[in-house]
Amino acid sequence: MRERLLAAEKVTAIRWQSGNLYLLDQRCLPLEEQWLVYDSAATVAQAIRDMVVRGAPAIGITAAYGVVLALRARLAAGGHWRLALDEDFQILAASRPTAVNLFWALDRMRERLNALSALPEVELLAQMEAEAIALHEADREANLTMAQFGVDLIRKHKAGPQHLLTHCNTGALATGGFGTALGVIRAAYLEGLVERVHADETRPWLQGSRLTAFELAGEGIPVSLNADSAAAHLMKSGAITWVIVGADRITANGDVANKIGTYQLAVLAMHHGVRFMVVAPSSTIDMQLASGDEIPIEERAGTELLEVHGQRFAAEVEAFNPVFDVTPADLIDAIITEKGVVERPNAEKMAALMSRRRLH
Ligand SMILES: CSC[C@H]1O[C@H](OP(=O)(O)O)[C@H](O)[C@@H]1O
Repeated sequence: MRERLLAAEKVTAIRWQSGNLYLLDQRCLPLEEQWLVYDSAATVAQAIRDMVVRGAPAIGITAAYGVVLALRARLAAGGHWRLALDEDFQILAASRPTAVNLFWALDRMRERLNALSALPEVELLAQMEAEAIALHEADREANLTMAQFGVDLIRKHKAGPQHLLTHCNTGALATGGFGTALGVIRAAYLEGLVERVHADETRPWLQGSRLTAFELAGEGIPVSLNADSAAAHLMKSGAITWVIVGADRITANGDVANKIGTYQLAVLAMHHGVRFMVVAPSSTIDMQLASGDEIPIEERAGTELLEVHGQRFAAEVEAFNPVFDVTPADLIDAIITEKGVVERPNAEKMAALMSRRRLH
């Protein structure tokens, strides 16, 4: 499985080359593939806020590289660089509020910085660059591990080709490579378990129609795009065996914050006897929050609803644009992480999962 996934890899969102950070501008996909280069925490934070790069794990990885860029600039400027670097951490942390991977990555980089603080500056910078690269690689490895767990779970319930539904984009464009939910779907296809993938367009930002369809079509995986509002009709038909989604933050009781529209998919899946799988690395699990009620939900500009490519098409009205919602644990059949699978998640099972050492 691992080798076949590696061989199938075609898309990446983040490149660190010769000390420079390159991001594929996902605002332009699928019509244009444009790479942008970044050299500071402020521009990296703006790229996250503007969704040049998006997707919980990808945001964390990008922020980690943003810390390296900031450290290099602060060391070059000399003086009390640690105080100035604290400002850079804050700028990166303020870029988007919901995906806990951002804060997990910044905490990991800060812990590493503190542990290495006695090193000469050149060595310190080299070690911090290595840490960001290791974080990136660990995310790819986690996705390869989760892909196997997901395939095993799908096959446990039904062998043979089947119809899967997914929401938003959880692929290589949202992670360090291969994807979380889309990584499971890619692997399921390679294992002959996919008749067709049904991708919600995922309004208003259209991660499904612009990114998921782009990734899957690019690999010859059968995919149909559907309006978000067609998901109920699809599940009612009895065709769908699994809804498979990613996550931006999972709390200690197993509640899941994910792209807006995920909660209604979970309710529909429960009603129609469709299984519901969440796939996310353990860097998405926030054990500091007892339940999903505490997760900060990002609201973005109303223009994302009222305009297309800057062209207004709606009437002059207010817009309500929360871009995440929370699915309660009791609507979830399984949460898949690189540490293992939690079926019918609850607080006790999540605590047991998080007590296991990380596989990578
Ligand atoms: C692999 S998790 C991706 C996760 O992030 C997406 O949100 P956004 O595109 O706004 O960053 C969505 O919630 C996905 O499930």
